Amino acid sequence: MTALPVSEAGLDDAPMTLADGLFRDRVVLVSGGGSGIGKATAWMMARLGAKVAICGRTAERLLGVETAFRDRGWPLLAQTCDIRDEQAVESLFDAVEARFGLPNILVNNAGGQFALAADKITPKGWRAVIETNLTGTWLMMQTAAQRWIAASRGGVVVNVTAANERGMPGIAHSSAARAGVVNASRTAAVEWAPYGIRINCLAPGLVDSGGLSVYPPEARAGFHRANPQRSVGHPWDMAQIIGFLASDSARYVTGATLTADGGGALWGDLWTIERPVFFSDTQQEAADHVS
Ligand SMILES: CCCCCCCCCCC/C=C/C(=O)SCCNC(=O)CCNC(=O)[C@H](O)C(C)(C)COP(=O)(O)OP(=O)(O)OC[C@H]1O[C@@H](n2cnc3c(N)ncnc32)[C@H](O)[C@@H]1OP(=O)(O)O
Ligand SMILES: NC(=O)C1=CN([C@@H]2O[C@H](COP(=O)(O)OP(=O)(O)OC[C@H]3O[C@@H](n4cnc5c(N)ncnc54)[C@H](OP(=O)(O)O)[C@@H]3O)[C@@H](O)[C@H]2O)C=CC1
Repeated sequence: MTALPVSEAGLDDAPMTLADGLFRDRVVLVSGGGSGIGKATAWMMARLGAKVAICGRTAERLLGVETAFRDRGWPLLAQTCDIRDEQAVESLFDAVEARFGLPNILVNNAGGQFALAADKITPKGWRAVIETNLTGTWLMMQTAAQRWIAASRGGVVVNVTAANERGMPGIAHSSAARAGVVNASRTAAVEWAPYGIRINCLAPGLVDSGGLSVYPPEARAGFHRANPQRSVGHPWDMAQIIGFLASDSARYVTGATLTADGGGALWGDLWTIERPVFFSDTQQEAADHVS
């Protein structure tokens, strides 16, 4: 596959299949917009004319995007917010409304986890990951929907989950949380359809964002081989799919999950922690282990 750029200058020039001005004057809130997939999405939305708001826990990350947007003359609101904190989520939406008006599109991208064997995850660690990826994502989408319903306005949510239909060794907590998001999205897509609200999920496979640096080197070494395309995706690939799902081209799509994983759901073997000898690639090694 063709390499895509990772630098900010690269995001300015990255090839775009979506139409010029597609999101002109739309208000788009991107959680986790200070890095990786969220940052690429914020960039793409701004290139297509949107007024963008981003949030995350780390001020420095947000500041980096703020500076770049200011240099380009693009409107941006950046506010620190832990999506697990309902008060912080309310103030974030208040701030976006005060600056740009009610968002038209919510890209619920913030999330993450730590990789650890399932038998080693502590109750506190389990809760931290569930609260981030399930509760935090829920608080954001429910807050958006409540405001859209109160204003008699429709809106669009794109939830970023993970391609984990077969489960995902090393991240049982996150895998459970993402399955919860997919099902909550299907449920809410029905309940909120009468209000003109669409909700879909993007389930990425491995994407070459800075986020992958938290995985052990022995696991990272196998990432690019874990799907039939034998490669990892780029944040820009994810941004463009998010753009499609958020656009009117997808107006008949709701409650769906679009998997973008280089075919990893069909073929491939991925470990986010060190692969146990039992699952060794070498048949003899594995057989020796079983006997
Ligand atoms: C076959 C092919 C199919 C392809 C399918 C592909 C599917 C891909 C899925 C895998 C790739 C995923 C990639 C990404 O998601 S990239 C994004 C990565 N970025 C992040 O993960 C960053 C965000 N993560 C976090 O912020 C944290 O992990 C956390 C979610 C836990 C939230 O942090 P918080 O600040 O609330 O939590 P603490 O740091 O205070 O920790 C709380 C307790 O959690 C436990 N913990 C935390 N870190 C670890 C660790 N590294 N190891 C073990 N335990 C950990 C611990 O109990 C903490 O409490 P204590 O500090 O008191 O011990
Ligand atoms: N890269 C990959 O291979 C895959 C990624 N994903 C998912 O895609 C999404 C984007 O990840 P990616 O760009 O790769 O990695 P990043 O680590 O770069 O992005 C995660 C973003 O979420 C923010 N975030 C995390 N926790 C919180 C929180 N509690 N409140 C607010 N913001 C938070 C982080 O900012 P901060 O730390 O400053 O809060 C960061 O900007 C995540 O949900 C990730 O799990 C799914 C499958 C594969």
